Amino acid sequence: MDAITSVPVPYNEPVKGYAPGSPERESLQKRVAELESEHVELTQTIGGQQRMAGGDRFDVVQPHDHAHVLGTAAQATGQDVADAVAAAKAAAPGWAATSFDERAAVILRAADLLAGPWRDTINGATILGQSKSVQQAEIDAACEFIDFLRFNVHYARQIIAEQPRSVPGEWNRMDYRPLDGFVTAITPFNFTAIAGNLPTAPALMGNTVVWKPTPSQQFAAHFTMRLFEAAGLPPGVINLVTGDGHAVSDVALTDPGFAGLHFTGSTATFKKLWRTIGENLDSYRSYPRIVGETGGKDFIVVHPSADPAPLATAFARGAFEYQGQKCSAASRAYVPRSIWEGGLREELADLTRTIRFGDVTDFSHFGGAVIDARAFAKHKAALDRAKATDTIEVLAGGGYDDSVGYFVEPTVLVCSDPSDEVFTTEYFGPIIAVHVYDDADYSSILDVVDSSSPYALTGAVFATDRSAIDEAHRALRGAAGNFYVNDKPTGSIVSRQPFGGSRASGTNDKAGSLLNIQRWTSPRAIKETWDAPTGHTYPHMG
Ligand SMILES: NC(=O)c1ccc[n+]([C@@H]2O[C@H](COP(=O)([O-])OP(=O)(O)OC[C@H]3O[C@@H](n4cnc5c(N)ncnc54)[C@H](O)[C@@H]3O)[C@@H](O)[C@H]2O)c1
Ligand SMILES: N[C@@H](CCC=O)C(=O)O
Repeated sequence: MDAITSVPVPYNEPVKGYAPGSPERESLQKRVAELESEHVELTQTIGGQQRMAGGDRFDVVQPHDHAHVLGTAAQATGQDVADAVAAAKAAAPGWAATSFDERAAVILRAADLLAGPWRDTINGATILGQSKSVQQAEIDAACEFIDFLRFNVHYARQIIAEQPRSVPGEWNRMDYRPLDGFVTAITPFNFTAIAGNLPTAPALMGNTVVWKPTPSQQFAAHFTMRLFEAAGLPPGVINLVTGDGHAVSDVALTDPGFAGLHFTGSTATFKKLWRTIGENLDSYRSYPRIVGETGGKDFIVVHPSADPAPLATAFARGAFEYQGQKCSAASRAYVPRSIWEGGLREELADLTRTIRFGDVTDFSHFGGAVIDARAFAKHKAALDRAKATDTIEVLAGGGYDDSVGYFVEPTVLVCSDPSDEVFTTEYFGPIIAVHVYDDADYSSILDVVDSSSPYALTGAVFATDRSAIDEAHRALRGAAGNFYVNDKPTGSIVSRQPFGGSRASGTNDKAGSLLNIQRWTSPRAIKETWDAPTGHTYPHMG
């Protein structure tokens, strides 16, 4: 049982600028060069012991320079995963018995180490391994990751402080236990912060974890595990296994002690994992908690009353930051003819053509490459299709080149058919599709926005007319779990815009909020009676 103590008041980590001549820029560039020069054995960490997985080895490369190998990992075998599950089970009693304050101290120390001596390493590994610009790495691998750690402790303390009423003769308490078994965390390539948050949120609540990062994020995940160890995480609390995850599905998700899945990734993968869990329901000791955040096809709707000045920037940043590889990226836009033909078309085309993707170790680039050959091939096919489709104009971009890195140009498509796949399919790259509508058709275009995509993750409306904004709130209430007014639909900040969507975008358990943390506890209500009755009759019996 936990004493109710205070925890440090959380705050959002300030974003560093890395401007030319700044000390943070010099320090990070030095660390990036060091990381580039190493070849790292990307081990698993099981029961506190590092070891290479037993399956086929694979290289982890720089997406913007795919001949440059950063490290080598291997596919986890069934035995690797079984050992990780065993280590999680072995560590579970001790970790569950550890006081909340002691668990929180590890998480808070990780946050401060990341804010300080580990910032350049985690940022640098993210820049190199995931092809993030320094700005995108800083807001993710440093700031959002630190925020997740600090605010999760704050939210967990709020949950534990929520105690039932007691009345004379009885004392009522709530014991916030961990789940009855281990949690499996399976994480995506695009955010180092998410990869760090999905295993630590359940661990904070006393659970032990089997963590499976995606192969293409293994470089930063490797150093993230070292950060957790430096913060004092005991062996076996988080067990990292490497590879494509199939052994995790076969072994961890079918184990009777499996108690929860903390997932972020594509909708297709999440559905596959959910089916596996459903097929094994009879073998589990408890009903597993399933928390998953998945795909998006995020929109910007512009009303004729919108101020045109911020639009091109919102479109470009929303669509092309991190090469569009954000689940929140603006990938479809609906613009009234008066604004489109009033200057936005040319402004957006000109701005897009100035955006340079390249080697992100050169900090002058806006962005880098898409994550791997599979992503490159998907975008090549989408762009080739667009160029061959009569209802689509390639207004800017449309090029691609994988000779050095997996580079896809920032691209603006204009399409007259709002039901085309460019408005419904998640490509997950630097492509935004624009549909121009007649000014009088705002109400009907809102219906198109709501109904034409299976996703409901993020969306934005730009307008100055309050009635138009109000109409968008009502018509699009189910179309986005994170809704923005007069701003781009990306860039949620922990504690300010808790993040998550519904429909095909996930279970909407709002990562980085109290709502997510409470998924990782199984409360036990305790009533202690001071003077129990000694007779069994009641007044009605006479
Ligand atoms: N909603 C959100 O908060 C959010 C955040 C980030 C990314 N995403 C989504 O994630 C996707 C991009 O990430 P990605 O390409 O890494 O997704 P992905 O689905 O390809 O992979 C996600 C994770 O699942 C693992 N995996 C894949 N198949 C598996 C299997 N059969 N068994 C076990 N594990 C398996 C992968 O190795 C990876 O670790 C996009 O759809 C994006 O929208 C959503
Ligand atoms: N929370 C991030 C997106 C995370 C998914 O890729 C944002 O709001 O831009």
